[in-house]
Amino acid sequence: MTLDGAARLPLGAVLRQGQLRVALAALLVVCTVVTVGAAWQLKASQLHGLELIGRSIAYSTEAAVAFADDGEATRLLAGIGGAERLDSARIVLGDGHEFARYERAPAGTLDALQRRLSPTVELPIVVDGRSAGRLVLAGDAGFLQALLLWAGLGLLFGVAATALTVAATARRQDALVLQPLLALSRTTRSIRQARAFGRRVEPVAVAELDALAGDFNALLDEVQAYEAELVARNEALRQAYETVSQQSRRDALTGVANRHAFEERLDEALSRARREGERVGLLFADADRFKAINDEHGHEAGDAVLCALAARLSRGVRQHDLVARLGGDEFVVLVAPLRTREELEPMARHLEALVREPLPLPGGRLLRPSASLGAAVYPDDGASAAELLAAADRAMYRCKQAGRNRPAATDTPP
Ligand SMILES: Nc1nc2c(ncn2[C@@H]2O[C@H](COP(=O)(O)OP(=O)(O)OP(=O)(O)O)[C@@H](O)[C@H]2O)c(=O)[nH]1
Repeated sequence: MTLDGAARLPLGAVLRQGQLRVALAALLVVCTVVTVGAAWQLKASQLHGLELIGRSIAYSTEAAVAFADDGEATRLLAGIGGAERLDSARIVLGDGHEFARYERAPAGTLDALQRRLSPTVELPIVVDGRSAGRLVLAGDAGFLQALLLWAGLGLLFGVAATALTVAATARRQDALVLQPLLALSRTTRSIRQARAFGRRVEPVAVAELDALAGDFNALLDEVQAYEAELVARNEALRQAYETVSQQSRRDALTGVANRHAFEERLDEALSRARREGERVGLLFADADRFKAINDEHGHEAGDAVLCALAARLSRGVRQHDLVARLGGDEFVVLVAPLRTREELEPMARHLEALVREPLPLPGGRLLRPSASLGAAVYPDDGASAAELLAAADRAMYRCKQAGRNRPAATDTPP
């Protein structure tokens, strides 16, 4: 059976129709059996009564037959037939001649029809010990009319009682079966739409439906637990991603931004500067004679100097500027936005001064680190990130050549 596209039947209607059919079929069977049985029983007792009446008539008309007095015979038939409400009574002689007859006039079409069903008996009329003819009686079938009337009334009352019973049963089924099923359906739909896996179905009175509700709630428990686990896993993954993402943008030794993060921010700053007509400043700082620090004080001391440089540079810039380590002892400071290129020089001097502050080394010795700084400004010294970086690098290199630890220089004089 395929149900694709077919209209779905409401459960309440299906149950009610089923009950109505069963109840009406049972009612029809009961009515038919009772009516047929009663008719058969009534007919049997009427036949018995007819026989008794027949004997009485045969006895009463024996003399009239013996004396061939058909008038007296007819009078007797009419008297007894009328009193006993017979349909007809006839005396037929041995040669087939109808000797006397009584017939009740039919009281309408129904009565005429009923006569076809009237029970009949035949009794011999004996005169002087010899059969002189036969008495044929037809009883009144009016009982059938009464019987059918009662059967009809019984059927009518039966149908009314069935309808009331079915309605009452339907109400009970509605409360016990249909409403819990509808509630289950409503809850399922609302859970699906709102993804509210915390909702639960109420317990119900019918055992099987209650078991279904229990299983459904248990399933929701599992879905809820699974969802919570997924949320927790997602959060852990998000945090891990966040950490990895942060780490991938940080320099592992000094904690400032790495080259990758710096290049991203520089591109963003240049795009914005192109759009808004702003300037971007870049300071390139390279530690002076750092190799000697490593050689004299060890690699660990060199690392400490690099960390101190990163921290001092970070301390010396504005909140929205960016300090990054490009690698080795090379650092850059992205100054964006920059209102005038003149702003760069005091910033560079301030940074140089910070860098030169004495730095205690492990072992108690004091170091005075220094760095050579070169500055470049967009758009004056370069139109792209690479050009700007190269210009700042060149400026830093000139500073180194000028004897290191000298004031910052730019490609183009301010
Ligand atoms: N301790 C330490 N040293 C590093 C690290 N990365 C690079 N270096 C060293 O830093 C030194 C960089 O030296 P250079 O910049 O070439 O030269 P310099 O001695 O600073 O001389 P100038 O720059 O000309 O003043 C090299 O000896 C590298 O081995 C690091 O992460 N830690």
